[in-house]
Amino acid sequence: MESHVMSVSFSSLTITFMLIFMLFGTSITDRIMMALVHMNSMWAILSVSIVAIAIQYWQMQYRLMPPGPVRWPLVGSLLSVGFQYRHRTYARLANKYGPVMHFRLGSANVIVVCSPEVAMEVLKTKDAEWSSRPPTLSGKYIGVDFHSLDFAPNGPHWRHLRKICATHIFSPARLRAQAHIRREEVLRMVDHIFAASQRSLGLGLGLGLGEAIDLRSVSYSLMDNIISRVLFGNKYTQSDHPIAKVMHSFREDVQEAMVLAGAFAISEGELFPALSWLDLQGYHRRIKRVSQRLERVYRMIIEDHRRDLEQGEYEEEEEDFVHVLLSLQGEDRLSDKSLMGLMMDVLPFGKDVVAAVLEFAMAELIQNQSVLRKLQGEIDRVVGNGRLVDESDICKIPYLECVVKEALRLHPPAPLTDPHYNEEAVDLAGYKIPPKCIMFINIWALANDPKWWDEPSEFRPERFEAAIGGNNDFRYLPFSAGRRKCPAGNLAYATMEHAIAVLVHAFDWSLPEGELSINMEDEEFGASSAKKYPLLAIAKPRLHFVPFKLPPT
Ligand code: HEM
Repeated sequence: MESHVMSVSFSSLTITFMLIFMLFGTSITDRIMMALVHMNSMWAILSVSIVAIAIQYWQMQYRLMPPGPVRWPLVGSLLSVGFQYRHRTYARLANKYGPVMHFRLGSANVIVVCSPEVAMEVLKTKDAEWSSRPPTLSGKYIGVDFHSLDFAPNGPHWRHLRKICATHIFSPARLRAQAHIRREEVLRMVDHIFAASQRSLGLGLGLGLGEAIDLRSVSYSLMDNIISRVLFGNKYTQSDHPIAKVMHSFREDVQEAMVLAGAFAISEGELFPALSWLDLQGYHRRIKRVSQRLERVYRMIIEDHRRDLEQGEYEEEEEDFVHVLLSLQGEDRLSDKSLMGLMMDVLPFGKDVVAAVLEFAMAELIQNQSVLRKLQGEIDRVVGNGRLVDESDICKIPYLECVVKEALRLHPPAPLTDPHYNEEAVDLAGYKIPPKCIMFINIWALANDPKWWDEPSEFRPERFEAAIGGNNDFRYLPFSAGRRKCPAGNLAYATMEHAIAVLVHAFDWSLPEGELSINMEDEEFGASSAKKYPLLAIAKPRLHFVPFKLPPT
């Protein structure tokens, strides 16, 4: 114990000198050294000791917390973590500090978990203690004053929204009722790719290659169309509708909101509350302005749907989420703020997250042609080549599920869970965690650790032919687990599986001439972690299908 205290004092003294050196440069350090050497400045010794004791005290308050990199006064562990690729940085630091780590990010205590056992403790055994959300600026502005499901703290409001989502929004019956929307939009996507490939082949450049298809824009428009139709129907695509006129800028605002919410899961104002009034990066100002613009359009959509309901102006099969939510009665009834919050949950998060996985999955299939061929063979066996694969065929193609699961393992669009939060003190893995800590489970690290996965960096869907990811398997959590688990897993799987099946059934895919490989490592962050560079690929039709005749949107 004594030697521990001595070593803490020694390291505090060293840290103090380093701090003084960093803050004031060599001249003051020299002067202090001179003063110490000549023993004629007791003040220097006294002040250095006071700072050393203060730092020692600062470090001692964390003695029962999990280990982590040095927490410097003011900046805490920020220098070791940074803002980019945090899931990878945390995974690397776990090799040094262990699977449960504590970081001081400004004034916030952040705990990061990289072990399946402790993830289970957080998301299962102590799920109730950890199922709140921190009071962040994104929750206030993007989360419509904490009314959205994603940002709502644990409590009656959040429980109410979860129930509404389970019974009315993401229920199996609702999923079936919207199958025609997904089918039509997937066909529209194939139609678009088919036309593009014919057009470029028709140009007769003599290369036998079609023009490169931008699979990023294909995936994002597919998801944009599906999620918009599911959420508020398709009448806002008609250019004479007043809401159609603001849709373009609305989409840009949604995108900006996601960047603001995602880029700093905890913004600088939250890291250093004392400095928040300065708003050095303009974050507060931007997030406030964008949320006001979004709210204005959400209100227009709600009013328009209210009019539809009053005038009975929609067909039952065109009933969208906003109609459903506005029709709720009795204790299920929602305020306009909650409705706006739910729109915010579904629109940007829903479309970006699924589109990001689609793009990564196609990139892996193009890079791993043997897997692509195997999947095409499985689909041909069930469907043949006279028609396109349909959502109802998917349960007969188990290898497709393995492909999607493997893409989610290598490229989880949410590599860290959303921030969990404990209102009360809680014990975790033998450590004492004080109240109001932010908790992230490192989903990416759990799914990519060689301790639990054979050659984790390989894209090998066959590993999912064995049972992985059951209720007690906390190595694989792309949708997280427990009370805060993603409520839209069924919708996400149905959409991803159908889209991938159709893309590989209808086309052969290869890289554009001269490109040898795809950069999978570089990612960018918004609502989700996505491929940094858009995926360009050549599509060659492989079926004898009749081009589709779809109604114009
Ligand atoms: C591949 C697709 C998706 C993946 C991998 C995914 C993953 C996740 C993850 C990891 C969380 C955080 C859970 C936690 O904090 O512990 C989450 C939460 C959430 N997701 Fe998803 N998600 C996907 C698609 C969707 C879609 C399509 C929607 C909506 C249409 C959606 C809506 C939500 C909502 C509302 C929450 C917050 C739940 C709550 O706080 O109670 N997600 N998702």
